[in-house]
Amino acid sequence: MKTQHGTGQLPVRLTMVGGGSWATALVKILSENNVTVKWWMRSEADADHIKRYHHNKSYLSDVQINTRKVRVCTRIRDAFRDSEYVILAVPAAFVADALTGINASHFTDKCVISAIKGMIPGANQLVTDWVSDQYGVSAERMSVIAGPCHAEEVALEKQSYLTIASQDPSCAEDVAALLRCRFVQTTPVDDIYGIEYAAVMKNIIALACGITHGLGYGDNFQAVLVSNAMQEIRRFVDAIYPKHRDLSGSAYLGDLLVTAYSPFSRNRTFGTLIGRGYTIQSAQAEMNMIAEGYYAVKSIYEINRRCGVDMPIVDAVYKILYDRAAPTGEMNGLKGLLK
Ligand SMILES: NC(=O)C1=CN([C@@H]2O[C@H](COP(=O)(O)OP(=O)(O)OC[C@H]3O[C@@H](n4cnc5c(N)ncnc54)[C@H](O)[C@@H]3O)[C@@H](O)[C@H]2O)C=CC1
Ligand SMILES: O=C(CO)COP(=O)(O)O
Repeated sequence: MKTQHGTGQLPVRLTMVGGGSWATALVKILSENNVTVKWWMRSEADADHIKRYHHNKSYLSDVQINTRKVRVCTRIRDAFRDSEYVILAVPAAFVADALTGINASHFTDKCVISAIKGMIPGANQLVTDWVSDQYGVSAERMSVIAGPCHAEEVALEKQSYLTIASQDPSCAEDVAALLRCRFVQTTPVDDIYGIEYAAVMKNIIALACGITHGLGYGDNFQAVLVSNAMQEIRRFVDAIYPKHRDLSGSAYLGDLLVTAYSPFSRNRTFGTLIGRGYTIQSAQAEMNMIAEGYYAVKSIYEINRRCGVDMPIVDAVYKILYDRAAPTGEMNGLKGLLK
């Protein structure tokens, strides 16, 4: 892959797709480096506000946006024009909607970076597989951003770590260089599919942690739940994409831990509301943010009908969210299966 990054010449030109928390945090990180960003968001009101007041009023509103380097727009084709990189940072359920009007030709010669930790609903595909099918982007131009990193902590410039995965080592290194800054360390790796699936799975586990928390289970139970979840993730990822990998790395275990224990976690918060007795609609209405695990659990459950991996935690979350099973009963059932 050939890019201008790191040559010390022109700034890298990048398109950011998404106006939520993670997109805002990534724009902040990129602004630390020699990158110009065309930032697409669907909300005209949010875009106008950023142009006038230099911050995103709906997400991470304390983050100052450097509008000399960052141009906000609401027309996706404008955002795609002339850029070398595209970062996808909307929840997976909205990617197709966000890319309305974009076709394969708009992706020509661009590197695509998925910052999404979710599955495309219905297609039940990883985002990189879906982008490759829909727009013909080849594997060596595709990467993912992973690792335990909450947007809220990026906003506060708390020391964070990202893992950049691509099948092409030079692509992973280029993207890692784009995102490395004062408060973010980045590591390039090659296990793109294992990392993508693990990131999807950890959101489902965070839902389970939240549900048990909402039901009144304590830290002792949660520690056992998370340890068993790690084994469940290992079984699934090894079945679907066998490869030698160390799941104790921060892109796997680290991401599971941050989402299972952090008060910033969207998925844990959503699960907690469900455990406390909220309906799905009322839990969604309570949060201004999207819990990817809600969509992902359906995809993973359906994929696993083919794979047949033993995944009692995924099954329990699926039954609670999609079969209207009572959280108390499902977690009681799970209690006997954990070790
Ligand atoms: N927030 C975080 O700390 C991190 C998030 N991620 C991932 O980044 C992705 C984006 O998540 P967040 O920025 O947290 O989302 P968010 O919940 O902060 O923002 C929601 C985003 O979805 C868009 N949206 C909502 N409803 C929509 C609709 N009906 N149609 C089209 N767009 C709609 C909003 O405009 C906004 O861009 C997810 O896959 C998440 O897993 C990954 C790492 C960290
Ligand atoms: O993936 C994330 C942080 O690494 C964000 O997801 P949660 O907000 O659900 O934890």
